[in-house]
Amino acid sequence: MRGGLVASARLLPRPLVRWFLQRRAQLDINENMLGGKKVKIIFVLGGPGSGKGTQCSNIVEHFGFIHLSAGELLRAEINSGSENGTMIDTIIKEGKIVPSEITIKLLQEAIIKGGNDKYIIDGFPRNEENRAVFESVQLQTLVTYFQLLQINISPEFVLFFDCSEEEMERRLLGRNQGRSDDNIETIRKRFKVFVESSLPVIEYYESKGMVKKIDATKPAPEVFEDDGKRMKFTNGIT
Ligand SMILES: Nc1ncnc2c1ncn2[C@@H]1O[C@H](COP(=O)(O)OP(=O)(O)OP(=O)(O)O)[C@@H](O)[C@H]1O
Ligand SMILES: O=c1ccn([C@@H]2O[C@H](COP(=O)(O)O)[C@@H](O)[C@H]2O)c(=O)[nH]1
Ligand SMILES: [Mg+2]
Repeated sequence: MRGGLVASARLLPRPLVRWFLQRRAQLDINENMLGGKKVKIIFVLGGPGSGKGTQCSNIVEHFGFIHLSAGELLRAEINSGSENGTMIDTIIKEGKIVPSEITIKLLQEAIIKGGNDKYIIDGFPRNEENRAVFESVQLQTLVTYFQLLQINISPEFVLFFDCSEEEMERRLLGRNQGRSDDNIETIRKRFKVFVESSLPVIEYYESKGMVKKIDATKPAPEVFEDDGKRMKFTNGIT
C-alpha cells in the first residue's frame, strides 16, 4: 500500500505534497494515537501458568479491552503455515523466546486490525530486547489517504501476576489444552527463561513505578476480585 502511496504522491501538486508532509509531522507529535484516539496499552506479565490468560478474559468482559496474547499470536502463526512457523514451533517447544521482530510485527498488525483504543497485551515483553524494540519501533497506520500516523507505543502500566513455581507447575500440568509446551521438561525451561529474561523487564518497569503486583496464587475468582478493584482505581481506564 505504501509503494502505491509514494507513486501516487508523485502525481500530486507540490503544495499539496508539502501540506501532507507538514500534516504528517504534526501527527508524529501525538504519540500513541491511532485514528485520532490515544491508544492505551496495559502489559500483563507473570510466570507461565500464573493465570494471565484467565484474568485477561475477565478484564475484556468487564472493561472492554482487546486482549492480545503474544503466545496465542505466535501459535496462530504456526497454524497458518507461515514460513516462520517451523522456527517458532521449535522455539516454543524449547521454552525460548521468539525473535523480537516476529512477535512485534504480529502485535502491531493485531493492534491496527483491532481498531480499538484499549489493548491488554499478555505475555509480552518477554525480555529486555522485546521491550526496547517494541517501545522504539513506530507503528504506521494509514488513517485516511493523507494521514499516515506514526505511533510510538508505550504501556500505561504493567500488571504483574505473582505466583509460586510450585502452583504454576501444578496448573500447567493440569491445563489440558494440548499445548506442546505443557510438559515438565519445557515447563522447567520456561521457568528458567522467566527468571533470567522476563523478571528483569518487570524490574525495569518497577523502577519507573509502573508495576501493579497481583497476588495470583489465590483461586481465580479471588484474583479477579482484587485485580478488578485495582483496575478500577488505575489510570481511569475502565
Ligand atoms: N487462580 C487460579 N487458580 C487455579 N487455577 C488457575 C488460576 N488461574 C488460572 N488457572 C488455571 O491454570 C491454568 C493456566 O492458566 P492460564 O492459561 O490463564 O495461565 P497463563 O499465565 O496464561 O499461562 P501461559 O503463560 O502458559 O500462557 C489454566 O488451566 C487455568 O484454568
Ligand atoms: O512475546 C512472546 C510470547 C511468547 N513467546 C513464546 O511462546 C510461548 C508461550 O507463550 P505464552 O505467553 O505462555 O502463551 C513462550 O514460552 C515463548 O516460547 C515468545 O517467544 N515471545
Ligand atoms: Mg497464557
